[in-house]
Amino acid sequence: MAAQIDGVETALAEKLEGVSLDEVKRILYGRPYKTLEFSAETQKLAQDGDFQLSGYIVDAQKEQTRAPRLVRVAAIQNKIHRPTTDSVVEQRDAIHQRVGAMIEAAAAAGANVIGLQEAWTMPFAFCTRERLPWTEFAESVYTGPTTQFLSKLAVKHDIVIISPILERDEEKDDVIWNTAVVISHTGRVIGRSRKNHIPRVGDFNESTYYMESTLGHPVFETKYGRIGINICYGRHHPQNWMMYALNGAEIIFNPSATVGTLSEPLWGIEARNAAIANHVFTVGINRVGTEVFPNEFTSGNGQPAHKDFGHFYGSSYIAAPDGSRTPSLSRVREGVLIAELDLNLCRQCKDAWGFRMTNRLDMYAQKLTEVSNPDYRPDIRREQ
Ligand SMILES: NC(=O)NCCC(=O)O
Repeated sequence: MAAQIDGVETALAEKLEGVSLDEVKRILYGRPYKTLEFSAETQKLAQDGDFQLSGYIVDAQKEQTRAPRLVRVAAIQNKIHRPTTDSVVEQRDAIHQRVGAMIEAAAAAGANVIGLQEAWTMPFAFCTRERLPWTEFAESVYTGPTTQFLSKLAVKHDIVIISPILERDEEKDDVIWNTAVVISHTGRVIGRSRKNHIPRVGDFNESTYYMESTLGHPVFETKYGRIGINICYGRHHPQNWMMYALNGAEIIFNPSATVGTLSEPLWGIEARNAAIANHVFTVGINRVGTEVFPNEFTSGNGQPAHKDFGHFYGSSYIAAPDGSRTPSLSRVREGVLIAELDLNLCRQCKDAWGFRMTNRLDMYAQKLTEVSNPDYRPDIRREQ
């Protein structure tokens, strides 16, 4: 396996400097952002914890009639912290402890809303297609240990937390879902959003465990802004992003678990394009590290059976509606990325580009109704 590089930004900075580096960064990432300064104590939390901490200011133009609407959003990417052969409780508790420390650092850095990665409390065991012990990581949105753990942190720091977990709906047939729980600054659960599109690609054998959401595209009104959550594979579906935006989201999180060989060239494009097309901020969060499982599994591609999923490349980033974006977190290290966003930028971009005004939804609604009929035939004209 090729050695893992830390990231595109580090590689560029090793080879370029001065104006060339600034120009390459501008061309790749849009306007430069100022960096957020953190106190010595906050930096020490990251140093002592051995995780990356970086921050940026994504400002907007000053308006005469509206004050800036500043919100600090944090994306946290983590590894698993115990071997997958340890007990479920030991594995989950170790991740809780680790991510708890990262949440403390994010809060010390002034974060208002913190987003975690997809199924953050567990290894991404769906590749195995085994049920036990992995299904034991599933827990209740309202009373499960993870919500209880995070509710305390939410109250302590006056923060909103987006907690994507494997959900066990104990009130309805014990069914399992891939769910993001939205925990208010009050510590109460505002609601849940479930994964709308389930992958059937590579080792992502998730359809074995749960079905597509039936909850639509809920948007959550929080103290710090309106939030939607488009879970992982849903990012390949532009209409999924669009529906959260049409329901009023200003920030759309994309908690993910994805590996380099499959999706890395797509990663920097999709959430960023969604921010542009929908006049919203997007937050792509991917897990990091390599996860090894006790039993071999196959990928249905003729290759030998194997025990690891490949490298989860992290690279979490935040994109703005004007097409600019932050640098990524590392491809190999855990990290906390913070961006201070001025939500006024959403409307400023709507006014400037007018994608909402010109989206012709009525035309597409009619056409999509026709196309979704199995008897529909594509409208291709040919020379007679
Ligand atoms: N977790 C998940 O949906 N992964 C699918 C692979 C991808 O979308 O990159």
